[in-house]
Amino acid sequence: MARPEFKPELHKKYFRRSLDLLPSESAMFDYSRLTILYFGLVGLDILGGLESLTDQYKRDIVDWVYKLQLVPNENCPEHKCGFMGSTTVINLKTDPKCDKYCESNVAMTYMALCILITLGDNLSRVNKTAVLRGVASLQKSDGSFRSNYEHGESDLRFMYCSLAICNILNDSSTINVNNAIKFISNCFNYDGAFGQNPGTESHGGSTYCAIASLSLLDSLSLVLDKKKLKILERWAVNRQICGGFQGRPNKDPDTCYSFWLGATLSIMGSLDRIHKDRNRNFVLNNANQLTGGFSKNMDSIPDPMHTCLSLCGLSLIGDDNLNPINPALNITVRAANYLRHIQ
Ligand SMILES: CC(C)=CCC/C(C)=C/CC/C(C)=C/COP(=O)(O)OP(=O)(O)O
Ligand SMILES: [Zn+2]
Repeated sequence: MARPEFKPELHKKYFRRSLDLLPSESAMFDYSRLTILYFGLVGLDILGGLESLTDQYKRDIVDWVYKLQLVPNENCPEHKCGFMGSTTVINLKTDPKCDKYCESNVAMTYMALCILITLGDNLSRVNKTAVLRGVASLQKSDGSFRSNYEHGESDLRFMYCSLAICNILNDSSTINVNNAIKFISNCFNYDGAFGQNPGTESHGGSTYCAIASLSLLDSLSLVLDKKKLKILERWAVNRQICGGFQGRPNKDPDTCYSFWLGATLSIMGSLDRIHKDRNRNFVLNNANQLTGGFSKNMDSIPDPMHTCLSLCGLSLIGDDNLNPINPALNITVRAANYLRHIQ
């Protein structure tokens, strides 16, 4: 079969469109507008397309992102911290303790920080003390993190976001790192991969969160000895089916797992164990050659998340046209280097 064509300019246009204008069906997802910005800007950065944005356009985005930052006050000092997903969520509900509805969460805060770094902002307007105190207040006694003050749910996704926030802000002193590592270790299953919580099914997404978290803490070898690393590598490599990657056994492949599992293997130094060409073909076959963008599979339409993560996956396996990414932070190497420079 002929190798599908890769059209970087078309994908840049897809992201430019999704940054400026979305179909009306997207209105219901307005509470998480920030995620579209995150995937669009990281995706454009991988494509080398950030230069097409004017300085004023970038400044406007940075100012909008800072508007999503909650300011702590004495009524609710802890949960008024971090970033919300959109300006429109403010008036959705009135919390008796707050003058505004506090819908910040660690995923939005992580993405907000990534957007700011990607656009060259030096994070000087981030209320670091409040953000770090807020993240610490979400850590439970078992070491896990909740997503925000309002919701009880805790799993490895919010562990990863919390640790990435601490890594970006260069301060893990407010959280209990040992307990976090213990929790991650408890999510390791007999089959060689990680579930979202102890005793839950192994999954590519949660496995990425575990490995990226441990990598950010420089603690991979604390949880995974040689034997465990070997079975994890085997589990991850075996998720490649029909060229692409599935999230767990007996499921269909989906382009986003070329990132979740590709990044996991990249962090472990084991990417050479996969069939890169077949993976590249799978991902490229899910590109829309008319509108640009990538979908999760042949039966779906493109979306910003799968487009960004497809490009991340292609970048990891070494596509010459794409800028390299930092697999643990999921921003470009360029942006990660800039971050170390401003820290
Ligand atoms: C930092 C952060 C937010 C990380 C998220 C990591 C994560 C859990 C990724 C997986 C996302 C995904 C495609 C879920 C679908 O589950 P499904 O059960 O519908 O799909 P499946 O059939 O492919 O398993
Ligand atoms: Zn997916």
